[in-house]
Amino acid sequence: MAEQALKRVRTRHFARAKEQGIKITGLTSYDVLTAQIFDEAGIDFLLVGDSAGNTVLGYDTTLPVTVDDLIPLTRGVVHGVKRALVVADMPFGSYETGPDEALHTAFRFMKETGAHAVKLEGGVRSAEQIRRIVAAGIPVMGHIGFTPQSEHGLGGHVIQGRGESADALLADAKAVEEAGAFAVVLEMVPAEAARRVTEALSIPTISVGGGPHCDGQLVVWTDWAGLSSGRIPKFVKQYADLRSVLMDAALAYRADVESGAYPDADHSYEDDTAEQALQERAN
Ligand SMILES: Nc1nc(=O)c2c([nH]1)NC[C@@H]1CN(c3ccc(C(=O)N[C@@H](CCC(=O)O)C(=O)O)cc3)CN21
Ligand SMILES: CC(C)C(=O)C(=O)O
Ligand SMILES: [Mg+2]
Repeated sequence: MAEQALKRVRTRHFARAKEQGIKITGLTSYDVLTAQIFDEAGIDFLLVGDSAGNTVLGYDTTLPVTVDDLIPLTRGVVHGVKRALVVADMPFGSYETGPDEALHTAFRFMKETGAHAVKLEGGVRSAEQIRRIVAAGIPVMGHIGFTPQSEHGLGGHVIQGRGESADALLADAKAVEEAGAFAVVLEMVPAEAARRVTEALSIPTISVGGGPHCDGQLVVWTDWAGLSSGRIPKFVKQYADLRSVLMDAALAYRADVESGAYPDADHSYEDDTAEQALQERAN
């Protein structure tokens, strides 16, 4: 939405952006330092994704991630933002049994982290959960198409909404909108199916591998910054090469320590009482 002057991004600004044809930008974040940078850059929302399972905790999937894992990470992100809207991702096993469980989990994120909204996976199957959370005054972001928490049920990282299943995707999108969500993520769906959903909904669609016709875009920041190891999804465009930046720094540091070049006098303390007096006055 790019209005850096906005004091704080609110869910109403998502609706306004769609009406005005202004794109919405999002990145994941899992800590205060990246949250500060992305917020200062004017990114509209930060998702504390259960992708932390992959990017922070080293798991192969998001399935083992718990609410207790994500709460301290979400708190860190909330502390880093002044403007961006922070969305807490509800992990696998924290909302599926029904609206009561879903609301309980949403309350935990809102009370214990200061997040501004929650996200959960599923369209028709999660509509009652979304409805209950929204009724309690908590904004919900939906997530349909490829839903990583159902990776085993879906048979891998499979593109959703191809061919005849485009109708099911649209039904999921309508269910999420009707339940009161303020936006919906479309993950790994063909661009034309995403266009159809985007035109059919009044709430903004957020692409994660959903092509160019959505109302906004989201990406896992460690993939986007070239920090992730191993394969990254085809839909990710890499904007930096942090892995090689940090590798070069670690190699140079190691060489300096091993050779004795670091630490040197400039990075050491002297037993100097005059300098100490100056420092105490400064403190
Ligand atoms: N680091 C990271 N990036 C993500 O985008 C991400 C996560 N973690 N964790 C949660 C989910 C899982 N997602 C994924 C994971 C892998 C593919 C992937 O490998 N896609 C392949 C095609 C499918 C395949 O052959 O497995 C691709 O080339 O796009 C896609 C989405 C998206 N999310
Ligand atoms: C990939 C996005 C949509 C997500 O759910 C996450 O980062 O956990
Ligand atoms: Mg997620």
